[in-house]
Amino acid sequence: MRTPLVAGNWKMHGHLSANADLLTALVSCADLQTKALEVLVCPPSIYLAQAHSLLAASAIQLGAQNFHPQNQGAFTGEIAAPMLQEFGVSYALVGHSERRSLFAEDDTFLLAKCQAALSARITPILCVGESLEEYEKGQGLEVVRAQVTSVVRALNPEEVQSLVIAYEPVWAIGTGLTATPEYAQQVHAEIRDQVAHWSEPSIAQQLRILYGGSVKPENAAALFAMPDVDGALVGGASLDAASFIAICQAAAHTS
Ligand SMILES: O=C[C@H](O)COP(=O)(O)O
Repeated sequence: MRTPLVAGNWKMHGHLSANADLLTALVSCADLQTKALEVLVCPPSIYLAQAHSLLAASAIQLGAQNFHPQNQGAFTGEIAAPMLQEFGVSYALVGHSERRSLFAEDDTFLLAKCQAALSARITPILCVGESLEEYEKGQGLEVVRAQVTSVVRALNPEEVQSLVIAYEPVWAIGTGLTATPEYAQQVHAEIRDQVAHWSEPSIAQQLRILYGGSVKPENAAALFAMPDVDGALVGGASLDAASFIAICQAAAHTS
């Protein structure tokens, strides 16, 4: 019912020749050009034009890691959602824990980013997740619930329908630690309940909820087997073509 989505977040990695090698490998893999799966790469902004050109004949989609909520203005160094749209960007990350913690992006700012993306016909991937300290105190569900609520309750049903949510426990990002499939399922089910509560149950049923945090070929299939895990937001493993392809294949086979 929900088409799985696997998104590769390259973070601040890449250079022209390595990007070309990676994208060429992805484009030439037939398993990534299937209707059973959506595949997305999110390179650093300066490489979006390169990726747009290399992905032109492919079903692989292009995502942005960041943008500013205003459409234009005196915001030196920033990029606006309509600019991303001109380069074929169809998804954008919003609220990644690195943006929340390193760049102090709060819930109000993240809601404005979601609204700006939606206005530019770009699907926001709203990232939520608890810190290690919050996890250890048993506050994971409460934190995630609040992060989801702050955005979803302010959007109308059509907007929520165009949203993707990614659950990324901060303690699992880049650490090699992964949430167990059962814990991920518990949080994803809670996210879906929250969306149903603040929006509409039918919209919540259609919403794709991705898991992120040390997803690798070895753990992907078990995560994707969970009923509310609809794909992955992959960091480190998305920089290696063979690993990213294996994760995509696992998503296609377990959907
Ligand atoms: O956006 C991706 C996440 O931060 C996960 O990164 P990771 O797969 O390197 O843990």
